[in-house]
Amino acid sequence: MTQAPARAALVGNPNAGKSALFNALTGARQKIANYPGVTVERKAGRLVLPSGAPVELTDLPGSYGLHATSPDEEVTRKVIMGEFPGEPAPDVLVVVLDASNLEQHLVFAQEVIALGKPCVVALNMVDLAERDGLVVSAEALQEALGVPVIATVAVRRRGLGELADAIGSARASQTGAPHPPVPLVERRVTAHAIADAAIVSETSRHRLHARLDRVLLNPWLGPLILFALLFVVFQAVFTWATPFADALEALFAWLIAQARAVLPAGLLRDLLTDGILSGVGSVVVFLPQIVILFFFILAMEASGYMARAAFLMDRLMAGVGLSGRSFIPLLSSFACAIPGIMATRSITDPRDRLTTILIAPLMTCSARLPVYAVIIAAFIPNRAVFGPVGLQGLVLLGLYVIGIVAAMVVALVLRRSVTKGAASGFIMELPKYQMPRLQDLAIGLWQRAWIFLRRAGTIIFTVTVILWILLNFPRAGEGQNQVDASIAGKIANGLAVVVEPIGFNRDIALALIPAMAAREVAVSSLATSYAVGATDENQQAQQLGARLKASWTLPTALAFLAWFVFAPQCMSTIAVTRRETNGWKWPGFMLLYLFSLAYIFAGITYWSAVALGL
Ligand SMILES: Nc1nc2c(ncn2[C@@H]2O[C@H](COP(=O)(O)OP(=O)(O)OP(=O)(O)O)[C@@H](O)[C@H]2O)c(=O)[nH]1
Ligand SMILES: [Mg+2]
Repeated sequence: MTQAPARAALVGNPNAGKSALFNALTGARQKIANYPGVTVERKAGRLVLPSGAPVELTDLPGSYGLHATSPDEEVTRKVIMGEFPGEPAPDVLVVVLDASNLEQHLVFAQEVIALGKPCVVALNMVDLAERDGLVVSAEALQEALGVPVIATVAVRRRGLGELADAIGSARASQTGAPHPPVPLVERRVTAHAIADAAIVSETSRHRLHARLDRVLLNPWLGPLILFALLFVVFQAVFTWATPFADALEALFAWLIAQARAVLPAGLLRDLLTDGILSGVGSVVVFLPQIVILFFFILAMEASGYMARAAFLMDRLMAGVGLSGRSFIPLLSSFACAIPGIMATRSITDPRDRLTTILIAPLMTCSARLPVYAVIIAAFIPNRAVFGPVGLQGLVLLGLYVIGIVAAMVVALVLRRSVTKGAASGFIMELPKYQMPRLQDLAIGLWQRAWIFLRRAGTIIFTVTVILWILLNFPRAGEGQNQVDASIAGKIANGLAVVVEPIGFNRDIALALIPAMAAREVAVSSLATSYAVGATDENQQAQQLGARLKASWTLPTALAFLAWFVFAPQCMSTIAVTRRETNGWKWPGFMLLYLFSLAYIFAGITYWSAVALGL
């Protein structure tokens, strides 16, 4: 009778495919992406062995060694050693190796195996190795390492049954006595010898990829190509999304008209039409734009190009005192600053990490897209600048670039003052190029779309309803505008005094406070307050863009855009910063410096635009 293991953990270098294996074995949906440092926390799931026995499987952050230097590697070490609070040590360690990068991955593998715990090696990515002309012999590897080796292809579910079998019997067949630790240099030499023995044939099909890298990583061509690519992305966000966005807008207009026709006039009908449908609908129409943006981001991640972009940016990052390690967290922040700030756990140097956390909110998160898009669509003419390049896409790209430049300048200043220290060198391991898999793309897009819609249905819905109530009470008297009479209107009048110098009007003042919950709320708040304040049918039927155009000047609109590049209008980002920095000091600092920048830059934008006669 063999004793089945109760817990197993996946360990290995970053980007070996641990999370992909974890997902395939447990049916989970952990994020996987083609660059190192994706997983920064441990995640548990249940694997059912062929015998029917359940095993608790843990996915760990990638690591280069047991002497952890960064917070995420520390998690890995503690779990392996059984030092993680409240979690017994795993019974079996599943060491995941990238077959196409064998020598490098064997360095850490030896260290893990030497612990003497029951081990199984998953020789993953054998498909990539084969594609590159490498044939790796699992038998030879097994011979050299002294533990079972199973060839796998996580993303094609190859070898999973054998791997589960091996995990099931590993505990019984191996008795552990730790070997004395072997110094790193020696492990490197051994890794070279083992890889040499295990690699049966190697032909040079690396050539195409090497040639691709010569172009894409060329110091002059590389950045140009990257910029051109981003250019296409932002054009597409506007042009491709238009028909879908129009359709969604029409759908909401139809729903509002239906509600007006069917329901009896009264507060309840107004809540549904002016509050919920106008507010939430004004944000939901940006779903196509979000999906298109993420299509490109996910495709660039999966193909291995994103890691090249990080490599290209490394010099720039070093110039402002950050390491290339900051690139991935900053990149994630384009989706949302929250995962971005969490991803900083892979940064070794605490000051480096803090700087990255502090500038992460300057990366344009997807919540800003609805705000930018609604203003750009209303105020920036939809005309071609040259060829197919449109002005609207250009302005959008410009806003992203301003955010990045501001982040770099802030990093430079912080690294010389608050987080003083030298930049640490970091060389990123470049993943193999891969064709993005349609299924992965679809799942990724679905997850993104779902996050967006869930926000619309929860935060944005709630804030909109509260705002609608504050806008409707107390009721306006004869000849008085409802917004002027309401509680929200009174609060906004007070705030307007503060923001008038930077060109903001009462509409904006009204939107700023609810938008602290989430940036998109700025859009839904404007939509709701216009719907509530509308004095006749004509105004009620007007789309948000048309209303904005009729009541704001261009300098005001531009100042509003500038404000949103900087303003830290997101409770969750502040909360996650507090958690990751263990206190209120840094989130406080973040709020202060970002609001100051927002105020200053909105003001400069407004007054320059006025001076230019715009
Ligand atoms: N072709 C191929 N690709 C794979 C295989 N396993 C994983 N991948 C891809 O390799 C990349 C990295 O996979 P992850 O599972 O995120 O790697 P990880 O080891 O969890 O990385 P970290 O979380 O950064 O430590 C992803 O793009 C996967 O789709 C495989 O067997 N074959
Ligand atoms: Mg992972």
